[in-house]
Amino acid sequence: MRTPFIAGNWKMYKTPIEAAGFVRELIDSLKDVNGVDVAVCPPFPALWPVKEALESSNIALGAQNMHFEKEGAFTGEVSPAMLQDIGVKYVILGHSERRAYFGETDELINQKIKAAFTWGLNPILCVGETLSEREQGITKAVVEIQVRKGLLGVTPEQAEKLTLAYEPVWAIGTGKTATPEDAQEVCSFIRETLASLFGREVAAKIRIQYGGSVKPENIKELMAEPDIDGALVGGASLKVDSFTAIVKGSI
Ligand SMILES: O=C(CO)COP(=O)(O)O
Repeated sequence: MRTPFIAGNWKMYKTPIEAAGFVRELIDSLKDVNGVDVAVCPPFPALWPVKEALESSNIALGAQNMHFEKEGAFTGEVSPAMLQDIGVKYVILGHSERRAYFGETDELINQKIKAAFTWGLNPILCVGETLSEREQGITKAVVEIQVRKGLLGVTPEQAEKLTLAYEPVWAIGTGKTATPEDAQEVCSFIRETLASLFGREVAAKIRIQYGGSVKPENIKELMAEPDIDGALVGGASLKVDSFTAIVKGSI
């Protein structure tokens, strides 16, 4: 079956020096934990020192965004080739903060997804509805469009390397978690959508994370749901104790 997958999205927190010190503590705290894939996704300047600190640990390195071109005159951007060169394994794409604050569209996110596969990076595609979309009863329609447009042109072989993260926007950083039943309903719907795109066998292999105020107190009930395979953790991934408790609670 699917191995649980817990990823920490640090957002714009931790300097490179803080980040390296943090992961050294995290490695120690997680050293006896098996049966779960763990990744940390620091900001770009911290990727290299974190990669060095992670060496010979089983914690993987992820990035939070990237451009889709290999290189070029794109001031301020970071390319998939650069991430690959550092040894990044996962890249978060389409996070709701990128969509809301930086104008990322499904079309742009789709270009990034395809570039990630080209460069051997495993994308974590984030989808999720806003509060007003949930209140209008259009959650599934919104999420279906994000999944279908985000994955346009992706092959079933590539899709096996994909992770989906269902992150209801209203649950991010608010302390309000979706109920396990509500999260399961959308995650199961996402898997149906993936099955219609890539076939049932491939869809059954793709991990779907829940994200939005995940904490040590709610990880177990979320993981008990059949279509929730892990978590994309924001705030609670910034402290060794809470992130460790979430990782341990996921297995
Ligand atoms: O956006 C998130 C992870 O990508 C979730 O953030 P919080 O866990 O802080 O709600």
